[in-house]
This record gives sequence, C-alpha cells and structure tokens, in this order.
Amino acid sequence: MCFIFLISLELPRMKKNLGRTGRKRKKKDKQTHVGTGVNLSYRLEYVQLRKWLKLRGFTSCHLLPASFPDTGRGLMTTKELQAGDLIISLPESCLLTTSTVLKSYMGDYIKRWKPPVSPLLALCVFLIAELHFGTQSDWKPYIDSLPKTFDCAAYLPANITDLLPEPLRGKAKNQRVVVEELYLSSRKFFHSLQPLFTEKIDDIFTLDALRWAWSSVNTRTVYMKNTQSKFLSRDVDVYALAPYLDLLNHSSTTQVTAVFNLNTRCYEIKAESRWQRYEQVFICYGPHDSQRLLLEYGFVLKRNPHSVVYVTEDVLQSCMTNKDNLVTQKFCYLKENNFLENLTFGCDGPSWRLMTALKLLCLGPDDYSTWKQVLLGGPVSVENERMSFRLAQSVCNYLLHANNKSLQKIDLMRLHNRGDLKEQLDLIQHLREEELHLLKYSAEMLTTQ
Ligand SMILES: C[S@@+](CC[C@H](N)C(=O)[O-])C[C@H]1O[C@@H](n2cnc3c(N)ncnc32)[C@H](O)[C@@H]1O
Repeated sequence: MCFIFLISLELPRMKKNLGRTGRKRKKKDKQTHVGTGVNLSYRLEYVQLRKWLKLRGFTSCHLLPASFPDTGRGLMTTKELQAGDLIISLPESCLLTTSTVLKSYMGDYIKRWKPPVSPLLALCVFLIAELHFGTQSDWKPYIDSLPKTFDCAAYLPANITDLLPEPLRGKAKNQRVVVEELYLSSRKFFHSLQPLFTEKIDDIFTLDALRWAWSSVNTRTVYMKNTQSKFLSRDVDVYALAPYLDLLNHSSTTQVTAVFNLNTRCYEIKAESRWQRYEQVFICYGPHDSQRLLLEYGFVLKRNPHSVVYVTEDVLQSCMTNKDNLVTQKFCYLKENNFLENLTFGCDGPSWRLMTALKLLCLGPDDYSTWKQVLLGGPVSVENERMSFRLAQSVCNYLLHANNKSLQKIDLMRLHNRGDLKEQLDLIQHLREEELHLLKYSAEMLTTQ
C-alpha cells in the first residue's frame, strides 16, 4: 500500500490572504509535495519553541518540523539548499552544555559535591529539574519538544532484549545496567539538591526520570568539546543539547559539516550536497551499522550500507566440529591479536577479518609456525582455503537459523501481546530481516566459490 502525504504549508505567521498568484503557488506547492512530510510547525509546542529560540537569537526560518512516513518527526527545508549553504546556525545562547548547568541555580550544588559529578550526570540532573519545574522552567519550550520515551536499549524490556542478536544483546543489557548503576551511585548527590525543591527528591529524581534524561543526552546531543571544568569529573565533556537542531534525523548517505564556529559563536551545519525544497534534511550521526543505531538511538535504517552481521566467539566455538588439540590456544591467539572482534558478514559476504580468523582456526596441528603469517594475510594451502570456506558456510547457516528462530519468536510474541510492544518488536524484526538478507547473500556467495 502506498500512503501519499501532502504537506499543508500553513506557517504560523503566513498572511491569510495570499492573492491569486499566492493561491496558485500554494496549490502547486501542495501538488509537488507528494511523498514528503506533514508540516507540524503550526502546533503550539513548535510555535513556542521558535519564539523562545528567537528571543535567544535564532533567526533561520527555512527549516520546519514535519512528520515523515519513514522516519517520524524531522526537519523539512522550505527552500532549496546547495552544497556550502548553511542548513542551520544555532547561537551559543540556545545550547545546553555543562557550562549552562554550572552557571544555573544548580551550579553551586554541583561545585560543592565531592567527588565531582560527571558532565553527563550534570546535564541529566538539569534536564530532570527543568522537567519538574514545568511552566516555571526557563527551558520549558525545549523540554516540551523532547520525546517522552525512547527506543534505545536502556528502554528495552528484558524479553525484547533477549530477541536481539549478539553482541548487541550483551551491550543492550549493559546499557540498562549502566543507567541503573548511575542512579544508585548518584542518590546521595540527588539528595544534596533537596533545598532547590519543595517536593521530596526521591519523587523527582527517580530511575525512570534518569533513564529519560540519560537517553535524551545520549540520543540528541551534538559533539562539542567544552572546556574541562575543575568542578566536574575528568570524563570527556563533549555534549551539547541543541534545541531544534536536534530534530534532524540521520541518513547514512548524507554529508554535512557540523562545527561550533568560534567567530559567529554559533553551532553551524553546512550542506555538502543539494536538498530540494520540501525535502527532509538529514545529517549523518556517523557510519553506524544497524546494531549500533538500535543500541544508541533506537532505530534501524532500511538499506543501511554499513550493516553487518557479527560473528562472536561463542558462534565460532559452536560451529567448530573438527576441534583439534590446539583449539583453545588458537582462540587465545586470536584474542591476543584482537582478532575475535569485528568478524562480520556484510553486503559483500564474509569480511577479510572473518575469513582470516577462520583460516587460522582451520590450520593443521603442524602449521603452528604459520599462525602469525596467516593473520598478516599470508598464503594458505588449498586444503586450508577449502576448510575455511566450509567453516564460513557453517557459521553462516548457524546465524541464518538463529535469525529465523528469533523471527518466529517475534511472531509468537505479537500473537500473545496486546500491541503494547509493537514498536519494539517491529524494530527487532527489521534488524533480524536485514541480517537474514545479508546472510542469505553470503550463503549464496559461499556456495559459488
Ligand atoms: C536527534 S533525534 C532526531 C529527531 C527525532 N526524530 C525527534 O523527533 O525528536 C534522534 C532520534 O531520532 C530518531 N531517528 C533519527 N534518524 C532516524 C531515521 N533515519 N529513521 C528513524 N528514526 C530516526 C531516533 O529515534 C533517534 O534516537
């Protein structure tokens, strides 16, 4: 089925009476915006956000919040952009960094606390406090624009995390633990903030609130090297929450330059390619594969050129049927040489690293002296080549089977679930189907070798 989206370009300050030419242009605009987003800029929350940003010096007006069929909320350009054009320029006064927090009502409390809190925690407590202050908050329009919940790993329930492939499953569990541990280790510090609030601290700084703030920072900040403050821990301080700019979605094929301009004192993003009028403008969060996008941002891209299927040590161990006496040493050797990570099947089949690790695992007991050469890409015997291909096939089949099993479980969970896990199940289904696609391609490749 094909959904056709028409945008309604009713800008908040647009004159009602457009005149004949205006009406004609508007009609033409509507006709040419098929397939793009639904304009959201008339909604009160965005009107207030723009007003608030304007008071802080933000002037650009060609980017509108809109809802897009594939990506959800994002930003749409109302003018054509050429390579070199500024996509957005956000004044420093609109950015929320640790320096904003240290200068705020909370600053003295943070400065007094020993051992110093991390830059990440400083941002989180500020977000939680501003959320709590509601209409009294100076940052209300921004807080209102933040999602209420996230799909990154910290939000995935255990039964959903279990459906993930490794190593993502382990990393997702770890992300939850990181937030829980941060909560437990910060409770005394939270209590030191009590004089700032009339309500009980435990009711404000809850684990859920920290999970929300942590996810806001982790999924939405731009990279900006801040001056290391002596009042904060030595952890890197490279986060800036950038209102409005943080509505830009990710595309793996987009090229932009993003930098804090020391002359204009604005965070600027420049186009490196062309955008047509009314297109969604994207930035690139980095050359991330789907596992990383899901872990850190809570989404999966269709046709992600960076996507791979990871092969873990456990999978290799399970597929080794001809275990020789040296198998334990071989795995140790691979580990010592950093050859047990990033072993993948990608869009062009098994990676060089994977095939090299498999060649080493398939060496005979008399080939001990060649281990180093093999890892350096040296030649192997025809027999070793044949055995490592066969092992690659076994690994590929093993992962195909694991993916199919996980997809069956997803179907079952949909049947027994009233739809409240739909989004998360969709997400994992996308990931698993993408893996299946890469593995099927690899399996075909390996049979034709
Ligand atoms: C910096 S925000 C971008 C704006 C966000 N869509 C919003 O409505 O607030 C990053 C989040 O946007 C979503 N996102 C970014 N790029 C996406 C894409 N290509 N497809 C789907 N969701 C995407 C993910 O939820 C991610 O955590």
